[in-house]
Amino acid sequence: MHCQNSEDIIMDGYVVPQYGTVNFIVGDMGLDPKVWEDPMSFKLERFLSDENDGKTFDITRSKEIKMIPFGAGRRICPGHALAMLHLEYFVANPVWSFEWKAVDGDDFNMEAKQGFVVTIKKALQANLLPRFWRKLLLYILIFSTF
Ligand code: HEM
Repeated sequence: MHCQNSEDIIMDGYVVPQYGTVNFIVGDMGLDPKVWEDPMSFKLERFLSDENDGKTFDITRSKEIKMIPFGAGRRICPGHALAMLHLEYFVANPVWSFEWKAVDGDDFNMEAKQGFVVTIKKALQANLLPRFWRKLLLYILIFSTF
């Protein structure tokens, strides 16, 4: 993402001239320990907003600029609502439909491989068990006992 300023400014000791472009990496902001506690831990609850008893999350960050996968302000991604639906139906649902277990002996490693896009260095080997079949097996087991 990038932003442009309407006048000369000094940012963190650097002069940014008027209409200069500042590029910043949102991914790095997500790993900043000054912003996020224990940034490398998988803690989904960190994204919950304080509003509504901490039961919602604010993806557009209208109050503070902290988690901004779609940018913020007037140049925010206009497709963010559509993107969220896609993510729910084509990423979250398929992931959630399976129980994931690392293959025995596979050490889970989050080390990153740099490239045009950042990928995982060592592919995760996982066994997937459809949650639906687990439930079905459970029902068969329960009803077969009667
Ligand atoms: C997971 C999916 C997506 C992500 C993470 C994403 C993220 C972003 C980000 C970070 C920006 C830059 C915002 C800024 O400069 O402040 C952007 C801009 C934009 N996005 Fe997306 N986007 C996604 C999906 C989509 C979709 C589905 C559409 C259209 C259907 C879309 C259309 C656009 C357009 C037109 C802009 C330029 C807006 C402008 O410069 O005024 N994006 N997006």
